[in-house]
Amino acid sequence: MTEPIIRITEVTKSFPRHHQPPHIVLNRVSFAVGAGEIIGLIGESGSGKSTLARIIAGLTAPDGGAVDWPGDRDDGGLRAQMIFQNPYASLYRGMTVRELVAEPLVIQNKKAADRGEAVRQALRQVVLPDDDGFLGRYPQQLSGGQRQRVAIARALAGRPRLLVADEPTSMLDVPVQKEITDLLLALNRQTRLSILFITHDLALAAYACSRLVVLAQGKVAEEGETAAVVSRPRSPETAGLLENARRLHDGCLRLLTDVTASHP
Ligand SMILES: Nc1ncnc2c1ncn2[C@@H]1O[C@H](COP(=O)(O)OP(=O)(O)OP(=O)(O)O)[C@@H](O)[C@H]1O
Repeated sequence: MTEPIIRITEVTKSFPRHHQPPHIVLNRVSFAVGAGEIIGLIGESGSGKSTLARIIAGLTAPDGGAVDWPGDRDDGGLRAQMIFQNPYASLYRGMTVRELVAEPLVIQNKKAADRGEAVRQALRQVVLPDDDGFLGRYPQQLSGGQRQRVAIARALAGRPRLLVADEPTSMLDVPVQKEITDLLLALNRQTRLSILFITHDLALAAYACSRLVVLAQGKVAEEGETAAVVSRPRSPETAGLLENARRLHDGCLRLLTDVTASHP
């Protein structure tokens, strides 16, 4: 791993329950993300992935442990920006593409004059048109893939150190899933954007990520290079995710074999 840009140490989170002890959703979770790395956070539904994503993005406070950003730089960029599973819900219908992508710039008090070019640049980065016609469109006038690209452009406009992508493709049609995953890969390769790629789909994570962290019942069950995790799972939860992935994707075995070969 390269120099870490974020270090998560012993993070714990519980939620209160009626007439029951609190539900421990994250139990002393630790791992780091290296600069320029695309790392997969995988786990079954309910394993705590989204809660951890929200803690990293500063949307939820942990009960214990620490989230550190070593080498924080004071360049006005944000630490983390998030994209969500559902681009239909995450983009407010009453705002145009221009307004949506400019949101982080408004939060950062960027002058209106500077926002225009930054918005256009972010749209070009996600391979969307940057003309006035497109900038004036509303989310409901876009396809699912275009909406997720707008959500990514909005995240990029905040110049984050880490992009937290929480199941970014699971609501999209299969060809669009690959398009969006490939876009994230291209951004990672071209700009060294660090990405935490969250999914329940081990095959997709293995396709995109060089390293994987497996979360099970709020704990790190396994962490390692993708090839090692995929070819020699060390936890029953990883073996279960592998089995699900094989069922989920026809020909997945081939994809996983390819992945093993491509991440020696
Ligand atoms: N605000 C909350 N209040 C109470 N319980 C919560 C809250 N947020 C999450 N939980 C519970 O925490 C557990 C983990 O949820 P979380 O969304 O983090 O898991 P996940 O791995 O992302 O699952 P999924 O893929 O289904 O979103 C679940 O049992 C969920 O019901």
